[in-house]
Amino acid sequence: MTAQLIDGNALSAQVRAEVAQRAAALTARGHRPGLAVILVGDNPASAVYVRNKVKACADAGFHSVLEKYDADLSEAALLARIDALNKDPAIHGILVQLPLPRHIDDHKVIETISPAKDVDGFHVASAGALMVGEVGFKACTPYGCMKMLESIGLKDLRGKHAVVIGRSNIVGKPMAMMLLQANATVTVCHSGTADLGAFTRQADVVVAAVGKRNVLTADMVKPGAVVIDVGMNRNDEGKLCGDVDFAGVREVAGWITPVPGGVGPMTITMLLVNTLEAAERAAA
Ligand SMILES: NC(=O)C1=CN([C@@H]2O[C@H](COP(=O)(O)OP(=O)(O)OC[C@H]3O[C@@H](n4cnc5c(N)ncnc54)[C@H](OP(=O)(O)O)[C@@H]3O)[C@@H](O)[C@H]2O)C=CC1
Ligand SMILES: Nc1nc(=O)c2c([nH]1)NC[C@@H]1CN(c3ccc(C(=O)N[C@@H](CCC(=O)O)C(=O)O)cc3)C=[N+]21
Repeated sequence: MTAQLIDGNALSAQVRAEVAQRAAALTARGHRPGLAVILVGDNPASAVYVRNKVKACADAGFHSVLEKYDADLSEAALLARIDALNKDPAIHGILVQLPLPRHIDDHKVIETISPAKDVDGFHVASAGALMVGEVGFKACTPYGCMKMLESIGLKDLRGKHAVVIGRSNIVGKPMAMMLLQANATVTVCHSGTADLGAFTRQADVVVAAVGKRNVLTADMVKPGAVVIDVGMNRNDEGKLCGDVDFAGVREVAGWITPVPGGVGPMTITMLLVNTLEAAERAAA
């Protein structure tokens, strides 16, 4: 059996077309959605992602501003910029690209963003809202993974066992909460898990969010399972690859997301969805 692909580019195109329509309607009423992206330093990967985000905004008809700063920008100066953007009525979403230079405390930066403009969903208020089932911005990467599951008919995961590999605040933990909210039985694995395969082999849905190649191999997957690959790594030839041994796992899984063309584009799509919602709320 060869797994079917969950195509993140195709699903993104569909969702982004709807976003563009809603954005046009808001713009016609004088409330064009606006996103501010802040990039500090010269991490080359960050520069690529940030450019993709700004381009996606333009394609959807959003207003967007990209603010680039040298790596030696002071924490105080960054917090002051965020404060100004919090008050700027043309800006509905604020994204500070991570990682930040070491002398800047990411926690402080994220908590300075107004929860109403926290389109990354990283603020403690957004994380708390997800935890207790209240309205708030959902972290874009796990939100995109949930959309991908929905696209193959798995909106409700009642009776399914989902295994998340990774427990970061920006991917693993919110992923587990969203799966739980969708009624899955959820197991979270991490670097302290003794026998990862023993868990993943029981999973109907596996989400790999580790940042290491070949964390999930064919022998660790139940036949027919859904495999979502969040990882972004480079192989020996410098090519982008995920955490999953794609060639092996696709022969066992029922569904699989590719890298590139899977979760990455969906992350940007959900950033647009969140920014549009922020603008719609501000206009209401
Ligand atoms: N496609 C996209 O849009 C995005 C992709 N990414 C990618 O996803 C990956 C994960 O990102 P992020 O969550 O930020 O990364 P972190 O490094 O913050 O977290 C990695 C997690 O993996 C766990 N881990 C490490 N080694 C193992 C192992 N051998 N077995 C099981 N678990 C392990 C860690 O455990 P512990 O907690 O014990 O240290 C940790 O919880 C990266 O490749 C990143 O580039 C991230 C964001 C968006
Ligand atoms: N504040 C903040 N918010 C983030 O959402 C955030 C962040 N910081 N820091 C880094 C991670 C990573 N991330 C990606 C987004 C899109 C792709 C993406 O579009 N990937 C394409 C390929 C891109 C390429 O060719 O390199 C794909 O998978 O097809 C990848 C990774 C968002 N992140």
